[in-house]
Amino acid sequence: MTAVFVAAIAGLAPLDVIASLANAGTLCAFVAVAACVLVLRRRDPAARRPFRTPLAWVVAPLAILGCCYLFTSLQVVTQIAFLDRVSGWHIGIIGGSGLYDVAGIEDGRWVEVATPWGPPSDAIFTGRVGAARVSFLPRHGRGHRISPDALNARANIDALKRLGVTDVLAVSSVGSLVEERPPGSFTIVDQFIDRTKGRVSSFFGTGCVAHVSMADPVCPRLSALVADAAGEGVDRGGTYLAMEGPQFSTRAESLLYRQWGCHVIGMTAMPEAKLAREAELPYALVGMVTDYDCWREDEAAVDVTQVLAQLSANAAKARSMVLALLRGLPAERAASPIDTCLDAAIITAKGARDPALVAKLDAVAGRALA
Ligand SMILES: CSC[C@H]1O[C@H](OP(=O)(O)O)[C@H](O)[C@@H]1O
Ligand SMILES: Nc1ncnc2[nH]cnc12
Repeated sequence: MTAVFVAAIAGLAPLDVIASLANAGTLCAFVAVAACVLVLRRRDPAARRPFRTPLAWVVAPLAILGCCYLFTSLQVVTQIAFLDRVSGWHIGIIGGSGLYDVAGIEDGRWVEVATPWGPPSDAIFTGRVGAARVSFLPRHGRGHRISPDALNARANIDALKRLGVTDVLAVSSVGSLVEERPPGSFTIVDQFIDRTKGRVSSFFGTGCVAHVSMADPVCPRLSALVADAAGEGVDRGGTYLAMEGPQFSTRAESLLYRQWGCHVIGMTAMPEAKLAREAELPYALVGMVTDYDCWREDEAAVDVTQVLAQLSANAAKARSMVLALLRGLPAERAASPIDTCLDAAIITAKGARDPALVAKLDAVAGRALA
């Protein structure tokens, strides 16, 4: 039984993951052995001892301390994977303008995660709510340091995946393009039109080409769960126009997006949603409406003061929504088709792949490239 279990892990998991988990396991085994030496000295002082252990009361505690120290020097990602009691859910939350922290996370701590794509926007606050693990990343960094056009979305998604996140809930401030979605309302986005320019929008490229489907760009399961958690004032479904920014739109653009049938507008969900799909992460987006952009005749156009005035009310509602979502998750996470979407997307033959790019893809596509 053990052999079958170990063979299955060895055959399916990436080598570096196995190596680091083996390190963690070995250190724990050493701690157990050292503790047992002391327990046996107490319980059975007369036992026959074919191996000599000089100065056991010094050596064993030192061994325990040394192994604990070595454990803390393993990558945080490894420690979390090893110690986790899992329900299967690990929700990554990307907090947009106004949402720089979330409430109610137990055993939380900020961890720095390095990625092959550069640094993410900030450290990630990781902890748990009940049986679910949760990791929170402020999209623009704490203090809102990073402009939407300069976000390193690849690093942000990679870092969440590297930490073991299974599903991503993104929260964004948006302008409304329709009368019926006033400031204060939330839209559970289900479609996008991408008008961003020149942003790096794929983990893949020459040396390892992949074409994931974006026909249905959000995860219906997570979107439904978050819509239920949000309560009143929620519109289920809506098209998000992703603009380049950082300037707001012209009136002509705003009117054009209305004609295109868009419901809300923002500057950050693309390429984030595309990258989440490439990393096989089910993604849902809640747009918190702060303003009516600039399409309404005889009304002042959106500005940051107006957005900020609405933000704190929206953020309080978003915090309750996130907590309700985490507390209401089904006990076990059933597999999603998005978990394995790269199986039908990678086109470059094994022998033709660029090893350097494949190495960079270890976290986001390690499963599919193994
Ligand atoms: C502060 S208004 C413009 C700013 O707010 C939105 O950010 P996020 O999507 O991260 O909430 C919008 O996309 C712009 O970046
Ligand atoms: N009107 C707007 N346009 C783009 N991004 C926004 N974020 C909040 N309001 C916005």
